Amino acid sequence: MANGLLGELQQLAGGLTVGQVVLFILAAGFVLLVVDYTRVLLLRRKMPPGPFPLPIIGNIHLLPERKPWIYFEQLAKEYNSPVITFWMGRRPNVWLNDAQSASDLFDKRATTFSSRPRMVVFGELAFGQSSLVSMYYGDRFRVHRKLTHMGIGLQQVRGYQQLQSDENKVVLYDLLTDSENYVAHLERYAASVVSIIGFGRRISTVTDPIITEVIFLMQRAAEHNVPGNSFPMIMESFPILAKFPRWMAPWMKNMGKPRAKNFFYALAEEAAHSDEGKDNYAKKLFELAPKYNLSEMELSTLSGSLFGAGSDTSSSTLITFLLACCAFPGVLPKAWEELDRVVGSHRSPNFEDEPNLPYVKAFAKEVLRWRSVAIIGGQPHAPIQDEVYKGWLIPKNTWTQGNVWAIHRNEENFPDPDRFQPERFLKDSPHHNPFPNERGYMTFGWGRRVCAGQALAEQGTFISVARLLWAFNIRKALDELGNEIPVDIFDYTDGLNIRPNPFKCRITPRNAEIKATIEREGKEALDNLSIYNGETKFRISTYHLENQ
Ligand code: HEM
Repeated sequence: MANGLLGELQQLAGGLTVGQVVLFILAAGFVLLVVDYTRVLLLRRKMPPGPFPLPIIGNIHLLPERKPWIYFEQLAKEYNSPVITFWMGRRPNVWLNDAQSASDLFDKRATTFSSRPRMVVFGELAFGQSSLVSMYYGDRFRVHRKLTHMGIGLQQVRGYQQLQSDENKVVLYDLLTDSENYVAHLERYAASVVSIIGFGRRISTVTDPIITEVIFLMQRAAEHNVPGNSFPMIMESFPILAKFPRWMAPWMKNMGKPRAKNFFYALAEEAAHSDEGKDNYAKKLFELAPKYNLSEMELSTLSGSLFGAGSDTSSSTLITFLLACCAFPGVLPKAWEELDRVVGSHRSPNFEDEPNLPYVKAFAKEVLRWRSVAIIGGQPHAPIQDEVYKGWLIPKNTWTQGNVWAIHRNEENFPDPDRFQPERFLKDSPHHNPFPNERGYMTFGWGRRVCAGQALAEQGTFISVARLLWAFNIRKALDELGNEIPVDIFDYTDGLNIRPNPFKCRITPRNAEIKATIEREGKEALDNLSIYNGETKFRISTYHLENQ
Protein backbone atom coordinates (compact mmCIF):
# COMPACT_ATOMS: atom_id res chain seq x y z
CA MET A 1 0.00 0.00 0.00
CA ALA A 2 2.88 2.30 0.93
CA ASN A 3 4.51 1.46 -2.40
CA GLY A 4 1.23 2.23 -4.20
CA LEU A 5 1.07 5.62 -2.54
CA LEU A 6 4.68 6.34 -3.31
CA GLY A 7 4.03 5.21 -6.87
CA GLU A 8 1.15 7.64 -7.22
CA LEU A 9 3.25 10.41 -5.75
CA GLN A 10 5.97 9.47 -8.18
CA GLN A 11 3.54 9.82 -11.09
CA LEU A 12 2.41 13.16 -9.78
CA ALA A 13 6.03 14.17 -9.42
CA GLY A 14 6.52 13.52 -13.11
CA GLY A 15 8.65 10.40 -13.26
CA LEU A 16 10.94 10.90 -10.24
CA THR A 17 12.35 7.74 -8.70
CA VAL A 18 10.98 6.42 -5.37
CA GLY A 19 14.25 7.42 -3.72
CA GLN A 20 13.89 10.95 -5.03
CA VAL A 21 10.30 11.19 -3.78
CA VAL A 22 11.33 9.98 -0.32
CA LEU A 23 14.14 12.51 -0.32
CA PHE A 24 11.70 15.23 -1.38
CA ILE A 25 9.31 14.33 1.45
CA LEU A 26 12.15 14.35 3.98
CA ALA A 27 13.40 17.70 2.67
CA ALA A 28 9.90 19.18 2.82
CA GLY A 29 9.51 17.87 6.40
CA PHE A 30 12.84 19.41 7.31
CA VAL A 31 11.87 22.79 5.82
CA LEU A 32 8.57 22.72 7.71
CA LEU A 33 10.42 21.89 10.91
CA VAL A 34 12.86 24.78 10.38
CA VAL A 35 10.04 27.21 9.58
CA ASP A 36 8.07 26.10 12.62
CA TYR A 37 11.07 26.22 14.94
CA THR A 38 11.93 29.71 13.64
CA ARG A 39 8.36 30.74 14.50
CA VAL A 40 8.83 29.36 18.03
CA LEU A 41 12.14 31.18 18.50
CA LEU A 42 10.82 34.46 17.15
CA LEU A 43 7.76 34.25 19.37
CA ARG A 44 9.91 33.32 22.33
CA ARG A 45 11.85 36.58 22.00
CA LYS A 46 8.64 38.58 22.48
CA MET A 47 7.17 36.46 25.28
CA PRO A 48 7.92 36.32 29.04
CA PRO A 49 11.24 34.59 29.87
CA GLY A 50 11.64 30.86 30.35
CA PRO A 51 13.82 27.87 29.45
CA PHE A 52 15.10 27.52 25.90
CA PRO A 53 12.71 25.38 23.83
CA LEU A 54 13.93 22.49 21.66
CA PRO A 55 12.40 21.75 18.24
CA ILE A 56 9.12 19.82 18.45
CA ILE A 57 9.28 19.01 22.16
CA GLY A 58 9.80 22.54 23.47
CA ASN A 59 10.52 22.20 27.20
CA ILE A 60 8.51 19.11 28.08
CA HIS A 61 11.64 17.09 28.80
CA LEU A 62 12.21 19.44 31.76
CA LEU A 63 8.80 18.87 33.30
CA PRO A 64 8.96 16.93 36.58
CA GLU A 65 6.77 13.89 36.95
CA ARG A 66 4.99 15.23 40.01
CA LYS A 67 3.80 18.57 41.36
CA PRO A 68 4.91 20.81 38.46
CA TRP A 69 3.69 23.87 40.39
CA ILE A 70 6.78 23.63 42.60
CA TYR A 71 9.00 23.57 39.53
CA PHE A 72 7.27 26.64 38.04
CA GLU A 73 7.66 28.48 41.33
CA GLN A 74 11.42 27.75 41.15
CA LEU A 75 11.61 28.80 37.50
CA ALA A 76 10.05 32.16 38.38
CA LYS A 77 12.80 32.68 40.97
CA GLU A 78 15.49 31.51 38.57
CA TYR A 79 14.37 33.95 35.86
CA ASN A 80 13.67 36.64 38.42
CA SER A 81 10.27 37.12 36.83
CA PRO A 82 6.87 36.14 38.23
CA VAL A 83 5.64 35.58 34.68
CA ILE A 84 7.35 32.83 32.73
CA THR A 85 6.87 30.94 29.48
CA PHE A 86 7.20 27.18 29.31
CA TRP A 87 6.86 25.42 25.95
CA MET A 88 4.67 22.35 25.95
CA GLY A 89 5.79 21.03 22.59
CA ARG A 90 5.16 23.77 20.05
CA ARG A 91 2.70 25.57 22.27
CA PRO A 92 3.73 28.22 24.80
CA ASN A 93 2.21 28.09 28.28
CA VAL A 94 2.42 31.19 30.44
CA TRP A 95 2.58 30.74 34.21
CA LEU A 96 1.69 33.57 36.58
CA ASN A 97 3.56 33.08 39.82
CA ASP A 98 2.57 36.09 41.86
CA ALA A 99 -0.65 37.74 42.95
CA GLN A 100 0.07 41.00 41.17
CA SER A 101 0.42 39.53 37.69
CA ALA A 102 -2.60 37.24 38.22
CA SER A 103 -4.66 40.20 39.35
CA ASP A 104 -3.38 42.48 36.55
CA LEU A 105 -4.20 39.96 33.83
CA PHE A 106 -7.05 37.77 35.04
CA ASP A 107 -8.98 40.31 37.13
CA LYS A 108 -8.21 43.71 35.62
CA ARG A 109 -8.30 42.40 32.05
CA ALA A 110 -11.14 39.97 32.70
CA THR A 111 -12.96 40.90 29.48
CA THR A 112 -10.11 39.53 27.40
CA PHE A 113 -8.59 36.93 29.75
CA SER A 114 -11.63 34.85 30.68
CA SER A 115 -11.62 32.30 27.89
CA ARG A 116 -10.16 28.81 27.96
CA PRO A 117 -7.45 27.65 25.56
CA ARG A 118 -7.88 24.66 23.32
CA MET A 119 -7.88 21.69 25.70
CA VAL A 120 -7.62 18.21 24.27
CA VAL A 121 -7.87 15.78 27.17
CA PHE A 122 -10.35 17.56 29.42
CA GLY A 123 -11.91 19.47 26.52
CA GLU A 124 -12.24 17.87 23.11
CA LEU A 125 -12.00 14.27 24.35
CA ALA A 126 -14.38 15.01 27.23
CA PHE A 127 -17.41 17.33 27.23
CA GLY A 128 -15.77 20.11 25.18
CA GLN A 129 -17.97 23.05 24.47
CA SER A 130 -20.91 21.47 26.29
CA SER A 131 -19.29 22.02 29.66
CA LEU A 132 -18.86 25.38 31.38
CA VAL A 133 -15.50 24.36 32.80
CA SER A 134 -13.83 24.03 29.37
CA MET A 135 -16.07 26.40 27.40
CA TYR A 136 -14.61 29.29 25.38
CA TYR A 137 -15.68 32.79 26.35
CA GLY A 138 -18.76 33.85 24.39
CA ASP A 139 -22.56 33.77 24.29
CA ARG A 140 -22.93 30.11 25.27
CA PHE A 141 -20.53 30.66 28.17
CA ARG A 142 -22.74 33.52 29.39
CA VAL A 143 -25.82 31.29 29.24
CA HIS A 144 -24.08 28.58 31.26
CA ARG A 145 -22.77 31.03 33.87
CA LYS A 146 -26.26 32.52 34.19
CA LEU A 147 -27.81 29.09 34.69
CA THR A 148 -25.10 28.12 37.18
CA HIS A 149 -25.74 31.33 39.15
CA MET A 150 -29.41 30.42 39.21
CA GLY A 151 -28.41 27.27 41.07
CA ILE A 152 -25.52 28.33 43.28
CA GLY A 153 -25.07 32.09 42.85
CA LEU A 154 -24.72 34.63 45.63
CA GLN A 155 -28.49 35.23 45.80
CA GLN A 156 -29.21 31.52 46.15
CA VAL A 157 -26.68 30.35 48.67
CA ARG A 158 -28.17 32.05 51.72
CA GLY A 159 -31.14 29.78 51.14
CA TYR A 160 -28.84 26.77 51.51
CA GLN A 161 -27.44 27.80 54.89
CA GLN A 162 -29.92 25.70 56.82
CA LEU A 163 -29.21 22.46 54.98
CA GLN A 164 -25.46 23.12 55.01
CA SER A 165 -25.63 23.79 58.73
CA ASP A 166 -27.67 20.63 59.37
CA GLU A 167 -25.37 18.43 57.30
CA ASN A 168 -22.49 19.91 59.20
CA LYS A 169 -24.05 19.08 62.57
CA VAL A 170 -24.34 15.50 61.33
CA VAL A 171 -20.58 15.46 60.68
CA LEU A 172 -19.87 16.42 64.30
CA TYR A 173 -22.29 13.73 65.45
CA ASP A 174 -20.59 11.11 63.25
CA LEU A 175 -17.13 12.14 64.44
CA LEU A 176 -18.15 11.50 68.06
CA THR A 177 -18.35 7.79 67.35
CA ASP A 178 -16.16 7.29 64.31
CA SER A 179 -13.46 9.94 64.25
CA GLU A 180 -10.88 7.66 62.61
CA ASN A 181 -12.97 7.75 59.48
CA TYR A 182 -12.93 11.54 59.30
CA VAL A 183 -12.17 11.65 55.56
CA ALA A 184 -15.28 9.65 54.69
CA HIS A 185 -17.50 11.84 56.90
CA LEU A 186 -16.21 15.04 55.36
CA GLU A 187 -16.66 13.62 51.87
CA ARG A 188 -20.19 12.57 52.69
CA TYR A 189 -20.96 16.05 54.00
CA ALA A 190 -19.62 17.88 50.95
CA ALA A 191 -21.25 15.50 48.47
CA SER A 192 -24.55 15.57 50.34
CA VAL A 193 -24.77 19.37 50.27
CA VAL A 194 -24.35 19.52 46.48
CA SER A 195 -26.60 16.50 46.02
CA ILE A 196 -29.45 18.15 47.90
CA ILE A 197 -28.99 21.38 45.95
CA GLY A 198 -28.60 19.65 42.60
CA PHE A 199 -30.88 16.65 42.88
CA GLY A 200 -33.01 17.10 45.99
CA ARG A 201 -31.60 13.96 47.58
CA ARG A 202 -29.25 13.73 50.52
CA ILE A 203 -26.38 11.30 50.85
CA SER A 204 -26.90 9.73 54.21
CA THR A 205 -24.13 7.14 54.47
CA VAL A 206 -20.48 6.94 53.62
CA THR A 207 -21.22 3.82 51.56
CA ASP A 208 -23.67 5.58 49.23
CA PRO A 209 -22.49 4.87 45.65
CA ILE A 210 -22.31 8.59 44.94
CA ILE A 211 -19.42 8.71 47.38
CA THR A 212 -17.81 5.42 46.59
CA GLU A 213 -18.10 5.67 42.83
CA VAL A 214 -18.62 9.25 41.68
CA ILE A 215 -16.21 11.01 44.00
CA PHE A 216 -13.62 8.32 43.32
CA LEU A 217 -14.02 8.93 39.60
CA MET A 218 -13.72 12.70 40.04
CA GLN A 219 -10.56 12.28 42.07
CA ARG A 220 -9.05 9.99 39.45
CA ALA A 221 -9.82 12.56 36.75
CA ALA A 222 -8.23 15.35 38.80
CA GLU A 223 -5.13 13.19 39.34
CA HIS A 224 -4.52 13.14 35.59
CA ASN A 225 -5.48 16.73 34.95
CA VAL A 226 -2.04 18.25 35.59
CA PRO A 227 0.38 19.40 32.88
CA GLY A 228 2.61 16.41 32.27
CA ASN A 229 4.80 14.58 29.82
CA SER A 230 3.10 11.21 30.04
CA PHE A 231 -0.26 9.98 28.82
CA PRO A 232 -2.93 11.26 28.71
CA MET A 233 -1.73 14.84 29.24
CA ILE A 234 1.01 14.59 26.62
CA MET A 235 -1.82 14.86 24.10
CA GLU A 236 -2.07 18.54 25.09
CA SER A 237 1.43 19.04 23.70
CA PHE A 238 0.87 16.83 20.66
CA PRO A 239 -2.84 17.12 19.81
CA ILE A 240 -2.27 14.96 16.74
CA LEU A 241 -2.12 11.96 19.08
CA ALA A 242 -5.79 12.50 19.83
CA LYS A 243 -6.74 12.26 16.15
CA PHE A 244 -5.92 8.56 15.79
CA PRO A 245 -8.85 6.17 15.63
CA ARG A 246 -9.21 4.65 19.10
CA TRP A 247 -8.44 1.11 17.90
CA MET A 248 -5.02 2.35 16.78
CA ALA A 249 -4.33 4.36 19.93
CA PRO A 250 -3.75 2.28 23.06
CA TRP A 251 -3.11 5.52 24.98
CA MET A 252 -6.82 6.33 24.67
CA LYS A 253 -7.92 2.85 25.71
CA ASN A 254 -9.58 3.89 28.96
CA MET A 255 -11.00 7.14 27.66
CA GLY A 256 -14.63 6.46 26.86
CA LYS A 257 -16.36 8.82 24.46
CA PRO A 258 -18.76 10.96 26.50
CA ARG A 259 -22.40 10.19 25.87
CA ALA A 260 -25.15 12.75 26.09
CA LYS A 261 -27.45 10.47 28.04
CA ASN A 262 -24.91 9.62 30.68
CA PHE A 263 -25.07 8.86 34.37
CA PHE A 264 -25.44 12.51 35.41
CA TYR A 265 -28.15 13.07 32.84
CA ALA A 266 -29.99 10.11 34.31
CA LEU A 267 -29.61 11.48 37.85
CA ALA A 268 -30.82 14.91 36.75
CA GLU A 269 -33.76 13.52 34.81
CA GLU A 270 -34.75 11.36 37.76
CA ALA A 271 -34.61 14.37 40.11
CA ALA A 272 -36.44 16.65 37.67
CA HIS A 273 -39.30 14.23 37.21
CA SER A 274 -39.56 12.95 40.77
CA ASP A 275 -43.07 13.47 42.06
CA GLU A 276 -41.95 14.38 45.56
CA GLY A 277 -42.20 18.06 44.63
CA LYS A 278 -38.83 18.96 46.15
CA ASP A 279 -37.18 21.95 44.57
CA ASN A 280 -33.82 21.22 43.09
CA TYR A 281 -31.46 22.59 40.48
CA ALA A 282 -31.98 19.73 38.02
CA LYS A 283 -35.71 20.45 38.02
CA LYS A 284 -35.04 24.12 37.23
CA LEU A 285 -32.69 23.15 34.41
CA PHE A 286 -35.19 20.83 32.78
CA GLU A 287 -37.85 23.56 32.96
CA LEU A 288 -35.50 26.07 31.35
CA ALA A 289 -34.13 23.66 28.74
CA PRO A 290 -36.48 24.73 25.91
CA LYS A 291 -35.92 28.45 26.59
CA TYR A 292 -32.13 28.12 26.44
CA ASN A 293 -32.07 25.32 23.93
CA LEU A 294 -30.11 23.08 26.29
CA SER A 295 -28.93 19.81 24.83
CA GLU A 296 -28.94 16.58 26.84
CA MET A 297 -25.16 16.85 27.12
CA GLU A 298 -25.48 20.36 28.54
CA LEU A 299 -28.13 19.28 31.03
CA SER A 300 -25.78 16.56 32.14
CA THR A 301 -22.71 18.81 32.54
CA LEU A 302 -24.59 21.66 34.23
CA SER A 303 -25.96 19.39 36.93
CA GLY A 304 -23.00 16.98 37.10
CA SER A 305 -20.45 19.77 37.54
CA LEU A 306 -21.84 20.42 41.01
CA PHE A 307 -20.36 17.07 42.02
CA GLY A 308 -17.31 17.48 39.81
CA ALA A 309 -16.37 20.94 40.99
CA GLY A 310 -17.99 21.11 44.40
CA SER A 311 -17.53 17.96 46.44
CA ASP A 312 -13.87 16.91 46.31
CA THR A 313 -12.78 20.56 46.61
CA SER A 314 -14.87 21.28 49.71
CA SER A 315 -13.97 18.06 51.54
CA SER A 316 -10.25 18.35 50.72
CA THR A 317 -10.25 21.86 52.19
CA LEU A 318 -11.59 20.50 55.48
CA ILE A 319 -9.01 17.70 55.56
CA THR A 320 -6.37 20.41 55.18
CA PHE A 321 -7.97 22.19 58.12
CA LEU A 322 -7.51 19.09 60.32
CA LEU A 323 -3.89 18.78 59.23
CA ALA A 324 -3.25 22.43 60.12
CA CYS A 325 -4.74 21.87 63.60
CA CYS A 326 -2.45 18.88 64.17
CA ALA A 327 0.64 20.63 62.85
CA PHE A 328 0.07 24.00 64.57
CA PRO A 329 -1.65 23.28 67.90
CA GLY A 330 -0.75 26.77 69.14
CA VAL A 331 -3.55 28.33 67.07
CA LEU A 332 -6.37 26.39 68.76
CA PRO A 333 -6.61 28.05 72.22
CA LYS A 334 -7.19 31.48 70.70
CA ALA A 335 -10.09 30.13 68.65
CA TRP A 336 -11.52 28.32 71.68
CA GLU A 337 -11.34 31.47 73.78
CA GLU A 338 -13.36 33.36 71.16
CA LEU A 339 -15.89 30.55 70.67
CA ASP A 340 -16.41 30.03 74.41
CA ARG A 341 -16.93 33.76 74.93
CA VAL A 342 -19.33 34.27 72.01
CA VAL A 343 -21.10 30.91 71.75
CA GLY A 344 -20.65 28.81 74.91
CA SER A 345 -21.20 25.08 75.21
CA HIS A 346 -24.98 24.79 75.01
CA ARG A 347 -25.28 25.46 71.33
CA SER A 348 -22.94 25.25 68.37
CA PRO A 349 -21.90 28.35 66.39
CA ASN A 350 -24.15 29.40 63.53
CA PHE A 351 -24.01 31.78 60.60
CA GLU A 352 -25.32 34.71 62.66
CA ASP A 353 -22.23 34.46 64.90
CA GLU A 354 -19.88 35.20 62.02
CA PRO A 355 -19.44 38.98 62.69
CA ASN A 356 -18.56 38.20 66.32
CA LEU A 357 -15.99 35.53 65.47
CA PRO A 358 -13.20 37.46 63.71
CA TYR A 359 -10.45 35.02 64.69
CA VAL A 360 -12.44 31.97 63.57
CA LYS A 361 -13.24 33.76 60.33
CA ALA A 362 -9.54 34.50 59.83
CA PHE A 363 -8.83 30.84 60.65
CA ALA A 364 -11.13 29.70 57.82
CA LYS A 365 -9.47 32.13 55.40
CA GLU A 366 -6.02 30.89 56.39
CA VAL A 367 -7.17 27.31 55.67
CA LEU A 368 -8.15 28.45 52.17
CA ARG A 369 -4.77 30.17 51.70
CA TRP A 370 -2.36 27.81 53.41
CA ARG A 371 -2.86 24.77 51.17
CA SER A 372 -5.36 25.82 48.52
CA VAL A 373 -7.08 22.82 47.04
CA ALA A 374 -7.12 24.07 43.43
CA ILE A 375 -3.36 24.40 43.47
CA ILE A 376 -2.99 25.69 39.91
CA GLY A 377 -6.26 27.61 39.94
CA GLY A 378 -8.29 24.91 38.21
CA GLN A 379 -8.34 25.05 34.43
CA PRO A 380 -6.17 27.48 32.44
CA HIS A 381 -7.37 30.85 31.17
CA ALA A 382 -6.66 32.18 27.67
CA PRO A 383 -6.85 35.67 26.15
CA ILE A 384 -9.28 36.19 23.27
CA GLN A 385 -6.80 38.56 21.56
CA ASP A 386 -3.07 39.24 21.62
CA GLU A 387 -2.18 40.92 24.91
CA VAL A 388 0.92 42.84 25.92
CA TYR A 389 1.95 42.82 29.59
CA LYS A 390 5.05 44.66 30.83
CA GLY A 391 6.31 44.69 27.26
CA TRP A 392 5.85 40.92 26.77
CA LEU A 393 3.49 39.46 24.23
CA ILE A 394 0.92 36.89 25.32
CA PRO A 395 -0.59 35.72 22.02
CA LYS A 396 -4.32 35.08 21.58
CA ASN A 397 -5.43 31.68 22.94
CA THR A 398 -2.23 31.12 24.97
CA TRP A 399 -2.66 28.61 27.78
CA THR A 400 -2.22 30.90 30.81
CA GLN A 401 -2.23 29.41 34.27
CA GLY A 402 -2.20 30.99 37.72
CA ASN A 403 0.19 29.12 40.01
CA VAL A 404 -1.74 29.37 43.27
CA TRP A 405 0.96 27.40 45.08
CA ALA A 406 3.53 30.10 44.26
CA ILE A 407 1.06 32.97 44.73
CA HIS A 408 0.13 31.86 48.24
CA ARG A 409 3.73 31.18 49.22
CA ASN A 410 5.08 34.52 48.11
CA GLU A 411 7.09 35.90 51.05
CA GLU A 412 6.09 39.48 50.24
CA ASN A 413 2.41 38.78 50.78
CA PHE A 414 2.75 35.93 53.25
CA PRO A 415 6.02 35.94 55.21
CA ASP A 416 6.97 32.48 56.52
CA PRO A 417 4.27 31.11 54.18
CA ASP A 418 4.20 27.50 55.37
CA ARG A 419 3.32 28.62 58.88
CA PHE A 420 -0.41 28.43 59.54
CA GLN A 421 -1.19 31.85 60.93
CA PRO A 422 -4.79 33.15 61.01
CA GLU A 423 -3.57 36.61 62.11
CA ARG A 424 -2.59 37.26 58.48
CA PHE A 425 -6.28 37.89 57.88
CA LEU A 426 -6.88 40.22 60.84
CA LYS A 427 -6.65 43.80 59.57
CA ASP A 428 -5.22 45.20 62.84
CA SER A 429 -2.59 42.49 63.26
CA PRO A 430 1.11 43.19 62.53
CA HIS A 431 0.99 39.96 60.50
CA HIS A 432 -1.55 41.43 58.09
CA ASN A 433 -0.06 42.18 54.67
CA PRO A 434 -1.51 43.96 51.65
CA PHE A 435 -2.80 41.83 48.78
CA PRO A 436 -4.13 42.90 45.39
CA ASN A 437 -7.67 41.75 46.16
CA GLU A 438 -9.88 42.39 49.16
CA ARG A 439 -10.33 38.75 50.16
CA GLY A 440 -6.61 38.29 50.63
CA TYR A 441 -6.34 35.04 48.68
CA MET A 442 -6.82 33.65 45.15
CA THR A 443 -8.17 30.23 46.05
CA PHE A 444 -11.21 30.49 43.81
CA GLY A 445 -9.68 31.75 40.60
CA TRP A 446 -10.20 34.99 38.79
CA GLY A 447 -12.23 37.36 36.66
CA ARG A 448 -15.34 36.13 34.89
CA ARG A 449 -14.13 32.61 35.36
CA VAL A 450 -14.00 32.81 39.14
CA CYS A 451 -15.38 29.69 40.83
CA ALA A 452 -19.14 29.65 40.31
CA GLY A 453 -19.57 27.96 43.70
CA GLN A 454 -17.35 30.35 45.64
CA ALA A 455 -20.09 31.77 47.88
CA LEU A 456 -21.36 28.30 48.72
CA ALA A 457 -17.84 27.01 49.38
CA GLU A 458 -16.85 29.98 51.53
CA GLN A 459 -19.94 29.81 53.68
CA GLY A 460 -19.52 26.03 54.00
CA THR A 461 -15.86 26.37 54.96
CA PHE A 462 -16.64 28.99 57.57
CA ILE A 463 -19.41 27.03 59.29
CA SER A 464 -17.44 23.78 59.18
CA VAL A 465 -14.27 25.33 60.57
CA ALA A 466 -16.20 27.19 63.29
CA ARG A 467 -18.11 24.07 64.36
CA LEU A 468 -15.15 21.68 64.29
CA LEU A 469 -13.08 24.13 66.32
CA TRP A 470 -15.90 24.66 68.79
CA ALA A 471 -16.57 20.95 69.15
CA PHE A 472 -13.23 19.20 69.26
CA ASN A 473 -9.71 19.13 70.39
CA ILE A 474 -7.88 18.11 67.21
CA ARG A 475 -4.43 16.70 67.86
CA LYS A 476 -1.76 14.44 66.45
CA ALA A 477 -2.50 10.76 67.01
CA LEU A 478 -0.50 8.75 69.54
CA ASP A 479 1.53 5.61 68.86
CA GLU A 480 1.53 2.50 71.10
CA LEU A 481 4.03 4.15 73.44
CA GLY A 482 1.90 7.24 73.83
CA ASN A 483 4.16 9.42 71.69
CA GLU A 484 2.67 11.83 69.16
CA ILE A 485 2.90 10.69 65.55
CA PRO A 486 4.34 13.60 63.55
CA VAL A 487 2.45 14.98 60.56
CA ASP A 488 4.07 16.22 57.35
CA ILE A 489 2.64 19.50 56.06
CA PHE A 490 4.10 18.84 52.59
CA ASP A 491 2.73 15.33 52.17
CA TYR A 492 -0.03 16.10 49.68
CA THR A 493 -1.53 14.35 46.66
CA ASP A 494 -0.33 15.25 43.16
CA GLY A 495 -3.52 16.01 41.22
CA LEU A 496 -5.26 19.20 40.10
CA ASN A 497 -7.09 19.28 43.44
CA ILE A 498 -4.72 18.54 46.28
CA ARG A 499 -5.44 17.09 49.70
CA PRO A 500 -3.20 15.71 52.46
CA ASN A 501 -2.20 12.09 52.02
CA PRO A 502 -3.80 9.96 54.74
CA PHE A 503 -2.67 10.89 58.26
CA LYS A 504 -3.92 9.90 61.67
CA CYS A 505 -5.34 12.45 64.07
CA ARG A 506 -7.17 12.50 67.40
CA ILE A 507 -10.52 14.23 67.36
CA THR A 508 -12.12 14.34 70.81
CA PRO A 509 -14.97 16.49 72.19
CA ARG A 510 -13.68 19.40 74.23
CA ASN A 511 -15.96 18.76 77.20
CA ALA A 512 -19.02 16.82 78.33
CA GLU A 513 -21.44 19.71 77.78
CA ILE A 514 -20.25 20.19 74.24
CA LYS A 515 -20.57 16.45 73.64
CA ALA A 516 -24.18 16.53 74.82
CA THR A 517 -24.90 19.51 72.56
CA ILE A 518 -23.38 17.71 69.55
CA GLU A 519 -25.63 14.70 70.20
CA ARG A 520 -28.76 16.78 70.66
CA GLU A 521 -28.14 18.98 67.61
CA GLY A 522 -27.06 15.99 65.51
CA LYS A 523 -30.37 14.22 66.10
CA GLU A 524 -32.35 17.40 65.38
CA ALA A 525 -30.37 17.92 62.17
CA LEU A 526 -31.06 14.37 60.99
CA ASP A 527 -34.71 14.98 61.60
CA ASN A 528 -34.66 18.25 59.60
CA LEU A 529 -32.80 16.57 56.75
CA SER A 530 -35.12 13.57 56.54
CA ILE A 531 -37.19 15.38 53.90
CA TYR A 532 -34.25 14.79 51.54
CA ASN A 533 -33.96 11.07 52.22
CA GLY A 534 -34.25 8.87 49.17
CA GLU A 535 -32.34 6.56 46.89
CA THR A 536 -31.39 6.90 43.28
CA LYS A 537 -31.89 3.81 41.19
CA PHE A 538 -28.74 4.53 39.16
CA ARG A 539 -25.21 3.32 39.78
CA ILE A 540 -22.33 4.78 37.81
CA SER A 541 -20.56 1.39 37.68
CA THR A 542 -23.47 -0.36 35.98
CA TYR A 543 -25.21 2.52 34.23
CA HIS A 544 -23.66 2.08 30.80
CA LEU A 545 -23.93 -1.69 30.87
CA GLU A 546 -27.62 -1.43 31.62
CA ASN A 547 -28.17 1.32 29.06
CA GLN A 548 -26.25 0.05 26.04
C1 HEM B 1 -13.20 25.03 48.55
C2 HEM B 1 -13.97 24.77 47.53
C3 HEM B 1 -13.71 25.21 46.12
C4 HEM B 1 -12.58 25.72 45.54
C5 HEM B 1 -11.24 25.99 46.19
C6 HEM B 1 -12.89 25.97 44.15
C7 HEM B 1 -12.00 26.51 43.24
C8 HEM B 1 -12.29 26.74 41.91
C9 HEM B 1 -11.35 27.27 40.95
C10 HEM B 1 -9.93 27.69 41.26
C11 HEM B 1 -11.98 27.35 39.76
C12 HEM B 1 -11.39 27.86 38.43
C13 HEM B 1 -11.50 29.36 38.39
C14 HEM B 1 -10.82 30.00 37.21
O1 HEM B 1 -10.78 29.39 36.13
O2 HEM B 1 -10.32 31.13 37.35
C15 HEM B 1 -13.32 26.86 39.95
C16 HEM B 1 -14.25 26.79 38.94
C17 HEM B 1 -15.53 26.31 39.14
N1 HEM B 1 -16.09 25.93 40.33
FE1 HEM B 1 -15.18 25.86 42.16
N2 HEM B 1 -14.18 25.62 43.92
C18 HEM B 1 -14.73 25.16 45.09
C19 HEM B 1 -16.02 24.74 45.29
C20 HEM B 1 -17.00 24.75 44.34
C21 HEM B 1 -18.37 24.40 44.57
C22 HEM B 1 -18.96 24.01 45.93
C23 HEM B 1 -19.01 24.45 43.36
C24 HEM B 1 -20.44 24.17 43.01
C25 HEM B 1 -21.30 23.56 43.76
C26 HEM B 1 -18.04 24.89 42.37
C27 HEM B 1 -18.30 25.08 41.02
C28 HEM B 1 -17.39 25.54 40.09
C29 HEM B 1 -17.68 25.68 38.67
C30 HEM B 1 -18.99 25.35 37.98
C31 HEM B 1 -16.51 26.18 38.06
C32 HEM B 1 -16.27 26.49 36.59
C33 HEM B 1 -16.38 27.98 36.32
C34 HEM B 1 -16.03 28.39 34.89
O3 HEM B 1 -15.24 27.74 34.21
O4 HEM B 1 -16.56 29.43 34.42
N3 HEM B 1 -16.82 25.05 43.00
N4 HEM B 1 -13.49 26.50 41.27
